[in-house]
Amino acid sequence: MLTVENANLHYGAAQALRGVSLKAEMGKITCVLGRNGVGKSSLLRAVTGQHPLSSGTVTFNDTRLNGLAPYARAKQGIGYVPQGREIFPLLTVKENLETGFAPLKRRDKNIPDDIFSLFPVLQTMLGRRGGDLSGGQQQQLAIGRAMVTRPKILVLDEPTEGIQPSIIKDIGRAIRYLRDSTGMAILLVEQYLDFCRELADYVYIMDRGEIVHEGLAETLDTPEARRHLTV
Ligand SMILES: Nc1ncnc2c1ncn2[C@@H]1O[C@H](COP(=O)(O)OP(=O)(O)OP(=O)(O)O)[C@@H](O)[C@H]1O
Repeated sequence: MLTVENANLHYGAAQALRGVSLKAEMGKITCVLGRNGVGKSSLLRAVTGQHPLSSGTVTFNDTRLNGLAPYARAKQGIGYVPQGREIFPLLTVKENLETGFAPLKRRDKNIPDDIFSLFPVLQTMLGRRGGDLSGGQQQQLAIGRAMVTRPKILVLDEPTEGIQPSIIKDIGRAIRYLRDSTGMAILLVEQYLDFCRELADYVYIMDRGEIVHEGLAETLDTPEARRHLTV
């Protein structure tokens, strides 16, 4: 399980996270909802090691992650699908997937077949450049690339952003499959309430750097959730 405790994060004098605590359990989908600029990406940067915490802790299965570089966290089993996908535009789809080999032992350096069962379009486009794919295809590629690293927890930053509804469905199905088939933990941040409510087991709502509401997805109080998401 991933645990964030009392996390504070600053950009210079500006504070983006204020005493954030949350858990993402194995075999569960945990969703952090919030409007633009409330600190969702900052939270994921703190989890993946892209930005240090000013105070507080990030722990994964009893290993304290504070101070570990992003590649060391990838080796611990943290897979990251960043906002905007960050596909390498001049590398082919196959080469983009192979960048996920970096944290793996030699015997594990292969592309698992289930990536292509989940996202058949990636197989048909293996030789195409990443930059030639549509936004939705790039999102599938970014999830595939993270799956190559054999993560124990998959961390996704707004996977539905700028994606058409049919591909949002495919992505939701893939995330559910990963939870159910591997028992991995999934932590995703989103602005899209309905996607979270359908997909998540547990939901946190963030506002201005703080967790302001939390609960099981099925008991999410929709008017209150919407209030935090629209104010
Ligand atoms: N590199 C940075 N330098 C300074 N301020 C930053 C930086 N990155 C983010 N911020 C500020 O920190 C706050 C939280 O930003 P963050 O990106 O975590 O929010 P978010 O909820 O992920 O929003 P979005 O949906 O727009 O990505 C915002 O006020 C933002 O302007």
